[in-house]
Amino acid sequence: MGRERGNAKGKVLEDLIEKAGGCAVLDGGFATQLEKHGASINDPLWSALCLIKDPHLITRVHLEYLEAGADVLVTSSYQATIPGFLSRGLSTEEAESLLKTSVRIATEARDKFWASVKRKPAEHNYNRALVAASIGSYGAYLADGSEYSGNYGPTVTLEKLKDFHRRRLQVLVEARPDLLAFETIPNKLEAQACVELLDEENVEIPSWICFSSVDGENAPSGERFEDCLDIINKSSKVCAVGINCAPPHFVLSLIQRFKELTAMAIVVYPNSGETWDGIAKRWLPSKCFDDEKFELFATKWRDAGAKLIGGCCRTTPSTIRSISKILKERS
Ligand SMILES: C[S+](C)CC[C@H](N)C(=O)O
Ligand SMILES: N[C@@H](CCS)C(=O)O
Ligand SMILES: [Zn+2]
Repeated sequence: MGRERGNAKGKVLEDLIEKAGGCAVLDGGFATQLEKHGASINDPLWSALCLIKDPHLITRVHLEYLEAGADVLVTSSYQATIPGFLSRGLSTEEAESLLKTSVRIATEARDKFWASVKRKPAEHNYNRALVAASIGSYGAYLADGSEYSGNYGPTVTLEKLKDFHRRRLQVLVEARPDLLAFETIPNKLEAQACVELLDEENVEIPSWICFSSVDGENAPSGERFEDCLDIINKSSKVCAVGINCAPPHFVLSLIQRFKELTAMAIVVYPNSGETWDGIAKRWLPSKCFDDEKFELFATKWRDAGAKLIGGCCRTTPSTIRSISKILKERS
């Protein structure tokens, strides 16, 4: 996986990628699948509302993605934040407990699924999945669409972003996930905050940092990926870098660019191609790619050098089944 990482535990990810035949499969849209099962998440907490209201549904979605062939589960903590829970009247203790619950639910689903696979190993071609604790961007918490604009305004400083992320990161680390997944990072300042925080907190769990993109060339803020990746390349704590929740037709050229910019593993999990209206809080019908198209894309992304491939919003277990089938040639 490129140059030796300072973090020896980056090895869990390297091992998984190797076991998966050179390219591991991530899960797909988590909130999307909750909604498919009838969850109502039109709320400032978005999918994290389910941690309060319906944790069993979270288990169900994780199991569906494992069954579809995901080698990595991303937890339900994308929009789970301590201030977000406090503003619902929960105590700090309850908020922190819910964050830990998100890791526990995913880990228990993984363990349950893996135990069932091990009972009939000949019938399956699964790997023991890893659990990646989702850390959504500050923009996700704001719930104003700014994870797709990167525009946090002039009052948001590096220190403020580190303060926002610090306690949640500490709590999630205490819950001992296999990986940390920073998702939909929309600007350079937040990438820097994540990198500095991992160092300051001496985090030993390997991380990936993923950016969104709305023009297919730059971070949503308009800042160049060259500059964003310069910061990430200096980190010994980050094992993989890439793109999530951007349209799939941007991904191939971004993998090619990232290959030139970093020796880290490249991770891509785009959305279906639809666009999020952050004000109306709905997905706008636009260019949307189906599972067959994802199957085609996935081989191209793998051939271009991506090491972790999955789906984000509006993709489903059937998308992941298609990706897994083509990447692992499962029958
Ligand atoms: C990845 S977006 C669709 C998540 C939801 C957004 N942060 C909101 O709360 O509106
Ligand atoms: N892990 C989150 C990312 C949203 S962009 C989800 O799949 O819902
Ligand atoms: Zn998404």
